[in-house]
Amino acid sequence: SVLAGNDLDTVLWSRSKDHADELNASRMNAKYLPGVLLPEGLRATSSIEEAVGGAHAVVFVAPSSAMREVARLAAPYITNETLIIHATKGFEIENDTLKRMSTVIAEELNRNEEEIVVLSGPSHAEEVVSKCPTTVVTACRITEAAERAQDLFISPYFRVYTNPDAIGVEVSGALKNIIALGAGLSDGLKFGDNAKAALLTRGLAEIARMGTAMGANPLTFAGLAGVGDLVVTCTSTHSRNWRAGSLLAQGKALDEVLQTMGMVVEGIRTTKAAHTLAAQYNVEMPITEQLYHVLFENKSPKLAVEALMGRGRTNEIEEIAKTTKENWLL
Ligand SMILES: NC(=O)c1ccc[n+]([C@@H]2O[C@H](COP(=O)([O-])OP(=O)(O)OC[C@H]3O[C@@H](n4cnc5c(N)ncnc54)[C@H](O)[C@@H]3O)[C@@H](O)[C@H]2O)c1
Ligand SMILES: O=P(O)(O)OC[C@H](O)CO
Repeated sequence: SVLAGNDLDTVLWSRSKDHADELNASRMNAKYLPGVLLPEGLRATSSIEEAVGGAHAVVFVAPSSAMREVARLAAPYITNETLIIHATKGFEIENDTLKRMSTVIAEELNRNEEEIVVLSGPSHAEEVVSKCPTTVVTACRITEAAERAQDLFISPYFRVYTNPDAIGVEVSGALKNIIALGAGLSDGLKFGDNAKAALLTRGLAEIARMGTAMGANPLTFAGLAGVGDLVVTCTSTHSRNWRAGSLLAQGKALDEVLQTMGMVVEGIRTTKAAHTLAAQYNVEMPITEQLYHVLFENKSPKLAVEALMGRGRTNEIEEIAKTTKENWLL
């Protein structure tokens, strides 16, 4: 929508021919964005060759679980000159390996991971298609690539910043979904505003700890892809992660919640991924750990909160200082 609105010839790929035909005939995406008329310049196709062949830029935004499959399908039609952007917020979980989306795409396209641009930030699709003012980041180690992506997307209602820290932007986009699940759970259980503010703040602390351990610049977590996306996902009723958390609070089982949602809830797989990453990198992620117990080991949310509140005493400033001293990218 944003690209077509910028008068760029834009093709949307769907694996379903019926869905692509319906989009072209009605100019609406009835299941995912009901009631919204899409820009005239936007075409849909179920042919991946037609969608990406000869394209100046390709934006991958399949759910993380489908990214490798989709990138593999597209690979034969993409050249080394094509600008590759992705906006997916999750990790690949394959047996014991956990990979960021840039790694997965780079492997499938046989490209250098550092050339891939990550587009992220507080950007609920429902508001973007309605042209509500939205701000995002295009992140890439190669400044020229981040700026090429910025040029394509920037518009009067869609402001794009650049950031060289693709790892930080990618990791914060994925991990904030865990905290949003927790915020939905907390709201559903009527734990109150203090609890939610604490979840956001301490959630950001553990996202930053994990991110810097993976090579991110800690300053990224104060930006749009960090605190910006964390705030919107923990507070907006558009958020599928927040909604899934609030349904869990009603006592629904995980499978039932996923069925009710009918859309991707990245935070669930990401909780599993982050639980493993925390052990691999030896990083403390207490909220993620408790959420893991709630989601996958039937721990009651009340006991999980008791465990979080009863942790050993901590000096807040010393702990933040530890995060900022290590692993700077710039
Ligand atoms: N919706 C948002 O507001 C938003 C904003 C920013 C980023 N994201 C991220 O974008 C990614 C996708 O989210 P979404 O909102 O589009 O999810 P969604 O559930 O609304 O839609 C997912 C789409 O992917 C398709 N799909 C699923 N498996 C597929 C496969 N194997 N091959 C091809 N297509 C497949 C589905 O048919 C569906 O059309 C997620 O990582 C999400 O975090 C979403
Ligand atoms: O609906 P969610 O929870 O997947 O969040 C969507 C976007 O990441 C918000 O920026």
